[in-house]
Amino acid sequence: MVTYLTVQSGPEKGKHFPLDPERPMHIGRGSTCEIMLSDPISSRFHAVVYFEDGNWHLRDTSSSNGTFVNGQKAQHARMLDQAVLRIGSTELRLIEPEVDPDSDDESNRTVIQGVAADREPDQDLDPLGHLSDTGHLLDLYSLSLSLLRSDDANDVSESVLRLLLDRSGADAVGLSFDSGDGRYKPHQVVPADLVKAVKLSRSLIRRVVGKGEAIWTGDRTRQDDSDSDLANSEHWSDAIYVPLDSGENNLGVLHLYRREPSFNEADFELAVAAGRLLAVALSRALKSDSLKVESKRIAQRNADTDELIGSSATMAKLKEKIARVGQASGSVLVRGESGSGKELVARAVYRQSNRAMRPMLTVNCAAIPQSLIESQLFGHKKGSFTGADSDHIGWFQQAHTGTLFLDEIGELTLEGQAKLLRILEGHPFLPVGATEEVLVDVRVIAATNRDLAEFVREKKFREDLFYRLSVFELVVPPLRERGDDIELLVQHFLHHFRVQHGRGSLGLSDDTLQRLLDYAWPGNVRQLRNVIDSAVVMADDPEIMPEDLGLRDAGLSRLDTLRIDEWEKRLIDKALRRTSGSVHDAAKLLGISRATAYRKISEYDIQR
Ligand SMILES: Nc1ncnc2c1ncn2[C@@H]1O[C@H](COP(=O)(O)OP(=O)(O)OP(=O)(O)O)[C@@H](O)[C@H]1O
Repeated sequence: MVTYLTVQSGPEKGKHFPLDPERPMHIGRGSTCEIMLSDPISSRFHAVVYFEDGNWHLRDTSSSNGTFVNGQKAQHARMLDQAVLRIGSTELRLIEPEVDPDSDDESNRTVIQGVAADREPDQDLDPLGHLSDTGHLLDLYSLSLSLLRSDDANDVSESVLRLLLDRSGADAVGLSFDSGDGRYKPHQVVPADLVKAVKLSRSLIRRVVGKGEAIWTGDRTRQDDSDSDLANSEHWSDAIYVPLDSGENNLGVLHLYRREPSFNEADFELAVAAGRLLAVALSRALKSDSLKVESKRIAQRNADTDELIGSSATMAKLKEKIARVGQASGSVLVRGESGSGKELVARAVYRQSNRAMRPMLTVNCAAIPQSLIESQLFGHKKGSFTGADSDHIGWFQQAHTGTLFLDEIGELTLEGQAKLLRILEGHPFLPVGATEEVLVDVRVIAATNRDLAEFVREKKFREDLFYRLSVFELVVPPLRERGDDIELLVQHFLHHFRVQHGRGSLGLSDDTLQRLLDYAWPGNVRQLRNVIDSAVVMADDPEIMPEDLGLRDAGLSRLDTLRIDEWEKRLIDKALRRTSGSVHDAAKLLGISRATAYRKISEYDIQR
């Protein structure tokens, strides 16, 4: 049983992330994080959880929005059992395995027989290894056939439970799974009306799961208790527990109960053999289930996050350019303000390229300490610097034959830039501390929200690299310059978060929409997404009102935007005030005809 983080709220609600004390677990939006969140507040590399000196610790890795432990903002914190870690709207609770005292009534049970479940791979192929009663061979043969026919986990376990009920003399047979918190709960019991009578012994489960041992126990103290009401009884005369071991992990426990003494040896052997068959069949069924879920999740994720919404003229042009650049083979530079959608654009380029079937790795150069950037990107040999405890295969090698997305490329050190240039020119490079050069075939898509030309002037960025990278340059326009796209995005995120937060009937008032259209969105699409996300949570039915948006930033109004219509309106208004409402004089001042002035006054509904 391992320590894990369970997600209590946010987009990943219900997921469990097991923690490995041997390695740091990164949390964030980045696709390389062991604990990957889709919460928009989360940075790509937001925080790291690691085990040190017998305790779990959390360190914030310079996230933009901070990390909270038990409600307190924390750079570093020791996390005890049940500690709650919050990133944006995502809350994760640390669950340590329970070390409980033997709380059940095993004192009067005696172990009649125990068999170590054999974990050797070749033994797995022989699930009937210990079977002495050949009478059961035929039963197991027909069971194997029916298990082979089905990929459905429920069908598979039902067949095994029914066979055991028929052939072993058991009065009840059940199957239990770890319910996610280290406790085993009955999942299926036959006959179903005995489900309440099945009480799992925690100490036996611990022994069976921990040691991989099948156990047959008996409580001979109740031998004479023939009048007991079985459905209400918590005591069984005999019980058999069989671990379902897939070879990699425990899938569950099979348990058989008998009212009267007693099982015989053949029953026990049948249960062990059936358990082995069930483990193989279940692991196959679960793999096929998880593949289905994963492909659904990927399809869903792409639908949710990879679609570039926008039909404004600037976005239409950008999409056209993406299609052309995607087909080409050179490196690409994506420029744009923070949160404007550069990563989404990079993904669109990748999807349209002929490398779409290979991986795209994403590295945020700003999230890696400057001193480690080079070794992370290009790899290092064990011992090449303090802290290099093992060889590291760099990101470039990992992305070989695929695509590497280098976000915030402006943060790359000058040494790193020199190596990157060599790679882009098709030369091999030397990992840190290595003696042999490595040649890779990687398409680089870089992104920045900095003015790289200015960096070049300041000698912070190599000019030759700048020109090499910007052969194909894609500029993502800020949201405030995308006209009607704001409304499209509002509707898109509203739909998305209504579904996510289960608020299907929530509407948007006209005033709220106007406020959203008027706002200048300094944080671009990311800010808009976050605003709608929290408004959907905060609003009272039936409509989101302007105050639910939490846009208190008064300095950033539509008058700070670059929208021509806003400026026209403002200028006409000013001219009219200067000419005390005379349209004739105002038109002269503005250098437009009187007819145009009248048309615009009426169009913009300007008071004279
Ligand atoms: N055109 C769009 N359509 C739909 N969603 C978008 C669009 N543009 C951006 N987003 C969403 O806005 C958020 C920010 O986008 P993204 O991470 O691509 O921005 P960025 O420019 O790379 O940000 P940063 O500068 O911080 O790296 C993401 O949740 C993304 O899915």
